[in-house]
Amino acid sequence: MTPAARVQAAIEILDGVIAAAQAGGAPADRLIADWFRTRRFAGSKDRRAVRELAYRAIRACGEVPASGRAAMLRLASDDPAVSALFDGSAHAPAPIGADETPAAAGVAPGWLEQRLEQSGVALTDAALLLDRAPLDVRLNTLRADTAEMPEGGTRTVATHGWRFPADSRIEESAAFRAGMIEVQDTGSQLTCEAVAAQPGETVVDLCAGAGGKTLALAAAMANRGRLLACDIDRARLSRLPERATRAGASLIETLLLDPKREAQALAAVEGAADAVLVDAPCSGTGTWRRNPEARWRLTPVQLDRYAQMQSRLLDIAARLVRPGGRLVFVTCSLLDAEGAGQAAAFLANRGDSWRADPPGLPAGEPRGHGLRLSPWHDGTDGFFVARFERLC
Ligand SMILES: C[S@@+](CC[C@H](N)C(=O)[O-])C[C@H]1O[C@@H](n2cnc3c(N)ncnc32)[C@H](O)[C@@H]1O
Repeated sequence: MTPAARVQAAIEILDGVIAAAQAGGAPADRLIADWFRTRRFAGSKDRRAVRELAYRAIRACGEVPASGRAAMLRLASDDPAVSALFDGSAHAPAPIGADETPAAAGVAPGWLEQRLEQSGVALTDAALLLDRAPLDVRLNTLRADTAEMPEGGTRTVATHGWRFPADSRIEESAAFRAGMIEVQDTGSQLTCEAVAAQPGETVVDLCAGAGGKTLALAAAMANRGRLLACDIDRARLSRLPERATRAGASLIETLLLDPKREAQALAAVEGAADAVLVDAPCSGTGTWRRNPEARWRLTPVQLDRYAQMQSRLLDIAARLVRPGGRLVFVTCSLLDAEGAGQAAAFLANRGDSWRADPPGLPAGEPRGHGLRLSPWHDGTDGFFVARFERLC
């Protein structure tokens, strides 16, 4: 493909990304893979270049663009080399018309920028949410105390964390193949450390998904005790046993929950858990480095729904914790509605029976009763984490 044809290909892909973002369709990565599946003429260099152009355009636009071309025009107005490729040659985008308007620049749609600012996030900082994330891994102590780390890594502040450049091919390394390392963002590793899970304890991971955090908890527990991984999503949870086997995590029990009937399924651990992790569903504003088009998907109504879900999950989790035990609430969000606001409401609703128990992590900034991790302060994805102790 010529460089100009690559720009046109990225424009077509962006049309699909915009439509999917508005209709709750597939993520950008899938749409890009699908586009190339039916265009066998494109080589690996073409794929890389088109993907890079599409993502650069997504990152450049704050509001949802009117079209893929408008999104690419935004990139072109910031980058003369891209602008020059609107040359009208075969398979290239048509020359830029004098009356054409590029999509608006910015960090996110206006309403969301406002919510970020109201949550104490300066937009100059929030712009770092649109950088590319490095590749972080966690040394899996269930498989090895040390591993032959691939070249180019440096230690992070997480106890078993290493960081590699974004394009590192970690999956091809011997350490990865042997299950000695797990890909996991440093922020995510730190939220697991906030649980302070100990060997022999009973720990519930209420929103385990495919088990990214469950595996870190299993390692902290050295495979001793009880670790219950729950979720309502059968497909996600069903990926956990295979991952656990690879990681040598033998203590994990999975429990598929019926939405709205979670408490019944968890009755056996009511008041018995030493620790419960609630890694709640959220807007994902802290993970835009990985899914920049997610900021075009979110609506105020969805944000309210997430907040309601989080509050409900906190209620369910609180019943499981034994007196003296701990509850850790995590979201990958930078919005107070899904962080400090939830933590404040949790404590306000419970009188003197719970207290905030700051997790004392080696990173993060205090935010209300919890901590905020962010790309600008910690070089991690954005997270809110709060720990509560049940007093009676
Ligand atoms: C942020 S994700 C969890 C990610 C996972 N902990 C990890 O580290 O990979 C939130 C999860 O909460 C689950 N979830 C949503 N509602 C739930 C409910 N009522 N009970 C339990 N899990 C729920 C979702 O299916 C989703 O997998």
